[in-house]
Amino acid sequence: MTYPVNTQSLAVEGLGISYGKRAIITNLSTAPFAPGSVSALVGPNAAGKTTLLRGLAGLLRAQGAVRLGKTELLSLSSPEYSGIVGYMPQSLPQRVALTVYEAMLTALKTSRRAGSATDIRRTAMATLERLGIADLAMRGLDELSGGQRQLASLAQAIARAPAVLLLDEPTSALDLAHQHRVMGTVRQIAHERGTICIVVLHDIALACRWCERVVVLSKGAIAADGTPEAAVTPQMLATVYGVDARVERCSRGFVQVMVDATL
Ligand SMILES: Nc1ncnc2c1ncn2[C@@H]1O[C@H](COP(=O)(O)OP(=O)(O)OP(=O)(O)O)[C@@H](O)[C@H]1O
Repeated sequence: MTYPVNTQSLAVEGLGISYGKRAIITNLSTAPFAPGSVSALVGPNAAGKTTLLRGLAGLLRAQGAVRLGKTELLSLSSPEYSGIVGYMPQSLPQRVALTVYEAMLTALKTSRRAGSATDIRRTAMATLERLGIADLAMRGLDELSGGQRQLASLAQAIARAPAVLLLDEPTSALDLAHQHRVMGTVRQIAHERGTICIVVLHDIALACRWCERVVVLSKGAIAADGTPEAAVTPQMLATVYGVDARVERCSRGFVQVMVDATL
């Protein structure tokens, strides 16, 4: 199965999201997210990361504009929206009576790029292989460990090949090797398909290792946004996270954070 390559940027302008009368995100605008890029969305607990991601995924009512190229996403119907924007939630359903392979077929059949039955089967297995979980194909989703379920859910999101892929803490249940394998795979997919990937992460070192852009959200507003070097600074870590930390580069040039104390 070949994938059309996305060449359009994602623009977010004047975004507002509330739960009832409680505004969580107010008038939020960002620099455009480029096709083929991986951006980390980081920030303290309750900063509004999941709310922002769900708003961008069309799952919460939002004011403002979210545009992919010239397409205004917020005015699309939900099947149209989910064909363009893929979303992997932070918490996954516990009781699903499907095997991993059946869940992959279901995800692919409802995707815009479904293709023939042979294509769907091939894509399902190729995606599971890519994430190193082909051996789980015939296992029930409700029999998997937390980390295995997270990988199976990620496989479904990736297989649908959306133009925009929004991942809410996709590595939170994974061991060290799987965290890096997943982030490496997300980056490869972004480069191959032109996918715009936005990934909520709590691990700032992981964000700086794999993402070209780090967007820091604090109290529903953007506190920093740029390359890892530009966004992750001792000053940002003090004001946003309340920690006294050093930011240094390792011998390979990646940003490392060492926390000396909480403030
Ligand atoms: N369904 C909801 N109804 C009302 N308030 C909500 C709802 N979901 C989240 N909130 C509130 O919105 C704020 C932002 O929550 P959100 O889940 O977006 O934060 P987050 O940055 O993803 O946090 P975490 O890192 O802890 O997952 C919090 O104050 C939370 O209590």
